[in-house]
Amino acid sequence: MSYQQERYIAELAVQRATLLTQKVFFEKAKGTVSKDDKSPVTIGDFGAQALIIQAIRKNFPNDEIVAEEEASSLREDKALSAEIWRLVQDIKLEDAESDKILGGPLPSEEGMLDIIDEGKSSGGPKGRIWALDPIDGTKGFLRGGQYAVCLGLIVDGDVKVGAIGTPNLPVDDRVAITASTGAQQTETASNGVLFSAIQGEGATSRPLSSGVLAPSKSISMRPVPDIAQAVFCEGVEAAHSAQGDNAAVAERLGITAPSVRLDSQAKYCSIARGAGDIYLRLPVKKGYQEKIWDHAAGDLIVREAGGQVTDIYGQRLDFSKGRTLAANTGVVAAPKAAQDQVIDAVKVVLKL
Ligand SMILES: Nc1ncnc2c1ncn2[C@@H]1O[C@H](COP(=O)(O)OS(=O)(=O)O)[C@@H](OP(=O)(O)O)[C@H]1O
Ligand SMILES: [Mg+2]
Repeated sequence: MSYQQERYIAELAVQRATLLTQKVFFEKAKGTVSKDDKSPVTIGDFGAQALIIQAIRKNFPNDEIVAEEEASSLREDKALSAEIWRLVQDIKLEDAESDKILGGPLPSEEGMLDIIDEGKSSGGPKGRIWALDPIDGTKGFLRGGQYAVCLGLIVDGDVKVGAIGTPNLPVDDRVAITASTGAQQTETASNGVLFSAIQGEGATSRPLSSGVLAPSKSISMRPVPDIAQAVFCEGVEAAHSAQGDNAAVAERLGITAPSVRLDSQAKYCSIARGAGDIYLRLPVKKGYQEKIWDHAAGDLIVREAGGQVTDIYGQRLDFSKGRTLAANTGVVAAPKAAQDQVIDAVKVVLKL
């Protein structure tokens, strides 16, 4: 079956959610609170999750959703809940027809909290499951850097559709990006890209807009005839991936250029469009399990752009196990032809 309709809704829903996240991005106060695991969450995360789940519920009412946030803290913090409700009500696509397709305005503040809580599926090997990260790279979002709004559709454990909005990536594929790219941005039209892919049908990008979807073009990874010339990306936060091990792998491959550090799945998107070649995310904390919403959409977009995405042993990421991947998975992504070479270096460095 073709997933054209799912991709269309995913792209439109992500596009609308980025209108909200960018509004928060340019505000000084982002309504930041700390979650139980000490990671930050903002009014942008909650608002974007509400808008995207509403769109999925309207169009695919029987599907399950695995999403990062839940509303329990908002039910206790009435002021925060009211602030998100105020924010969400103002967000709509300029094209009224497109906005209607996504379900139009949310019903009420209480209804918004219930919608946020519809992302509690436990995931698993069977059925249609949407994996949603309303703001991936929340720390980058707060720092004024890169972040991504990410949505993937997993069917029977396989990622079929992926859509990622990166409001702070340059529209032009050739513009060099750095971790601070977002910080230097003003609200201009030169930034904001929407990436998407359907399994077996390739990957595309288009500028983010505030109305209907802009025309798309197909994207692909660049060939790497000499791996020593490759550019590798990694996370900004040292607590999220082992930057020392990443550097040791690059050194073994003969790469001398410094890494490009970016928050979020913007890393997957960057290499998929050829603005970088390799993404290394070697595990830092023993036992840490990556969340499926942090990888589903990016995994498909890179593979459809001609890349390979695996764990540190060279095995494809397994999205059929629930809300997380296996422990100590890490991520290694590279052009297909170079992947074995990168994995060999990873195995030597990590003594696997
Ligand atoms: N210890 C550890 N190991 C691996 N991954 C972790 C860890 N802690 C958190 N996270 C998740 O990392 C998500 C952000 O990843 P990034 O690639 O943006 O990291 S980085 O900030 O650029 O380094 C981030 O996603 P968001 O919460 O959506 O921002 C976390 O889910
Ligand atoms: Mg998040």
